[in-house]
Amino acid sequence: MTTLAILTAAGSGTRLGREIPKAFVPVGGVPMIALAARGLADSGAVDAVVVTSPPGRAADMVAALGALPIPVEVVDGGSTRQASVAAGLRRADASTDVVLVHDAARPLAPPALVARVVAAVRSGHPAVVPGLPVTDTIKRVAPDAGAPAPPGDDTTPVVERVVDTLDRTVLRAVQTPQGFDRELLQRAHAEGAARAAAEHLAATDDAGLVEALGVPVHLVRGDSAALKITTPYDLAVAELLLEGR
Ligand SMILES: Nc1ccn([C@@H]2O[C@H](COP(=O)(O)OP(=O)(O)OP(=O)(O)O)[C@@H](O)[C@H]2O)c(=O)n1
Ligand SMILES: C[C@](O)(CO)[C@H](O)COP(=O)(O)O
Repeated sequence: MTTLAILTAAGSGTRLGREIPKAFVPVGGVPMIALAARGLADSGAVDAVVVTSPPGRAADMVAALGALPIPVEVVDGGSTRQASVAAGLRRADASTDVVLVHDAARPLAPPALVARVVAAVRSGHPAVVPGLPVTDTIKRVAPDAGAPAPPGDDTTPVVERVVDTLDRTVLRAVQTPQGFDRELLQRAHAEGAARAAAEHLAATDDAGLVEALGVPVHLVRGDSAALKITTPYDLAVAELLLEGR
């Protein structure tokens, strides 16, 4: 039985603000997608990768990926991250028992983290996420608050009413790769797709779809190097991390 990794790379990277899709943006001179795929391959725990690409950009994605020691397939992604994962999941067959879902936006996720998640699934946990303790105080704002100003926009006078302070000792910042029993993830996506269509609300991570089934999700120690490159600041941090390797 094999481990298939779905590498989500079909996003546009709006918050990063580049002219090209985020997966093609270089970090330390290497396309983000290539770094992410290498981290999966170097773990020794992944047998094949399916990359979700911006529609129509498969050739560019193959070129950006470069040569890898494990089989890689590129498929068109969807309009949401959830839809993209579903597209990748359709490539998983009965020979796959474990599926990882990993963001190309987390290109520096260490191979040891990938192996840790796979090992936890193979030890009997059907759904596993990596997470880190929260170091900021987290507050909930009033639901009627407007969307926060975009990063770098200091002109919009955004004042949101705080409702309460969450106990951060029981909070975790969850990352990827997330690991799952294949059949469980397929069931979670099948049921989640109907809900997303009805509520126009896609899940922000795959573990959320599994939680909606009432199936326990387990957390393993994450890694700060698995930061998600969302904004230009994150990209600058990632460049520095890569220099320090
Ligand atoms: N329709 C989508 C949207 C996102 N992703 C992928 O999901 C990961 C996490 O999404 P995010 O960091 O939000 O990427 P973008 O959606 O590209 O960023 P933005 O929201 O700023 O546009 C990324 O690797 C992205 O390529 C995807 O495969 N398909
Ligand atoms: C899946 C994820 O990386 C877990 O933290 C995160 O939810 C992705 O969020 P994004 O807004 O799609 O980048």
